Amino acid sequence: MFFERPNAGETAVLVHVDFQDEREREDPGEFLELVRSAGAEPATLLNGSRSRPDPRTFIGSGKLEELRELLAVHHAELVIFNHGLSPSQERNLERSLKCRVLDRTGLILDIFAQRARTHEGKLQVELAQLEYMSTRLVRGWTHLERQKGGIGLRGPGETQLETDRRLLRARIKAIHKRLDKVRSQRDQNRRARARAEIPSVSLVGYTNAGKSTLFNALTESGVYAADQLFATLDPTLRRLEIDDVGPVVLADTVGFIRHLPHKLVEAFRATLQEAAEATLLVHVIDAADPDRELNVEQVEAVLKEIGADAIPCLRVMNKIDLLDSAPRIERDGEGRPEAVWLSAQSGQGLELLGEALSGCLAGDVVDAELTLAPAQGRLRAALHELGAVRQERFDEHGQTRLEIRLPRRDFLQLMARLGENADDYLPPAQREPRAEWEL
Ligand SMILES: Nc1nc2c(ncn2[C@@H]2O[C@H](COP(=O)(O)OP(=O)(O)OP(=O)(O)O)[C@@H](O)[C@H]2O)c(=O)[nH]1
Ligand SMILES: [Mg+2]
Repeated sequence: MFFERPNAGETAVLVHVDFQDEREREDPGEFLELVRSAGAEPATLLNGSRSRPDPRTFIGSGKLEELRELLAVHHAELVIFNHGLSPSQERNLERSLKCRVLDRTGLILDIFAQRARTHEGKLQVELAQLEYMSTRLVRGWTHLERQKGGIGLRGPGETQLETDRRLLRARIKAIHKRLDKVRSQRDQNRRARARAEIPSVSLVGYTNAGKSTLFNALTESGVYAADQLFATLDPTLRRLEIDDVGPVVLADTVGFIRHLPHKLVEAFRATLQEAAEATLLVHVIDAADPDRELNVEQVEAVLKEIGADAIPCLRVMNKIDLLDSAPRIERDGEGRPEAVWLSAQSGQGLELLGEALSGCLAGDVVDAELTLAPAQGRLRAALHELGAVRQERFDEHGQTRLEIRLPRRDFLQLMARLGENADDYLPPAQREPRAEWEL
């Protein structure tokens, strides 16, 4: 609503400063991608280099003059910085240049706003935008004042600034309330899925790695039957059937990016909650990106931040069509799939991913036929109680044959409780030593 976006095709002059400090450094190539994603038309890039930002205008006075000239030459009305600006730097720049100035946070917020598809995502972005704006809402030429409707907005005896502040606070409060409602609904859905013991798989990864392409390929390909069950819940959640595993819920998530402003990480924590509570993470990596290792580190840092670093993770090395490498699965010493090389776009290796997923998930679930003697009524009853029995037959020797499926952890707990040895009941394939996280 209040927030100003670059209009589609709006001509912008870009400013990028190289800092000596490694931690401050941003990538100009990625900056261009971000600007294009926002829909602005980059006219030219002004490069600078400083040891630290100028406290008043971020860049020095010489660069500021250069910037002024570039704006005139290119008839641009927008300046975008590849860095975070303080509200006062942004204001000083706007006053001095007489044009709009957007910083890196504002730019990323804008892209998020364009991308948000779900009701919750949209609310989150709007909240982050409003909070970002409220730090910039000071007397002077603010974004909000330039957009004010005027008539009808001004209360008696209030300055425009007070009116703006009041509107902003009311809006923020309203969004919080709506978000609480959406979230409790989603928590309920997640709990229902957990009760139904449906494993959940979250696609995570650096922005542009190909998560959504993979998501679509998986949910549309003939191998996996997309189900509409959760379609109303959130368009980025789908049910898939995976061989030997059964139904799983697949989630697409928001892409990660370097120097994601902390406020934004905060805003998206709830969306990423889906990833934080997944049974398995699929980390999608653009294998053809020269910065691939850096991006992987970034994603792992965010996963740690949201408390998802202990969840088992399968890597997808995507875009092998650009590398001319063959699809394959990489496994660890115990034969557990670690990485799958594929192309989400061409479909090469997609079936290997299906295999790897069932390798990762099937281990999590005990899927077996047990043969029980009549004396083992307690075990039989307990399995029924857990809802683990899929089929039951009696053979001619008076034995019961039970087809069961349940999480391995539950099975092991049950067997321990009854003083039974789980391996006595399981087929050899399901007996192999389990990784620590499963026990
Ligand atoms: N060559 C090639 N391009 C791919 C492949 N997979 C995805 N892409 C392209 O990579 C770009 C990004 O793909 P997306 O699926 O939108 O990536 P994403 O990870 O969902 O990105 P965000 O939602 O921004 O985080 C698109 O232009 C895709 O067409 C692939 O296997 N090969
Ligand atoms: Mg995506």
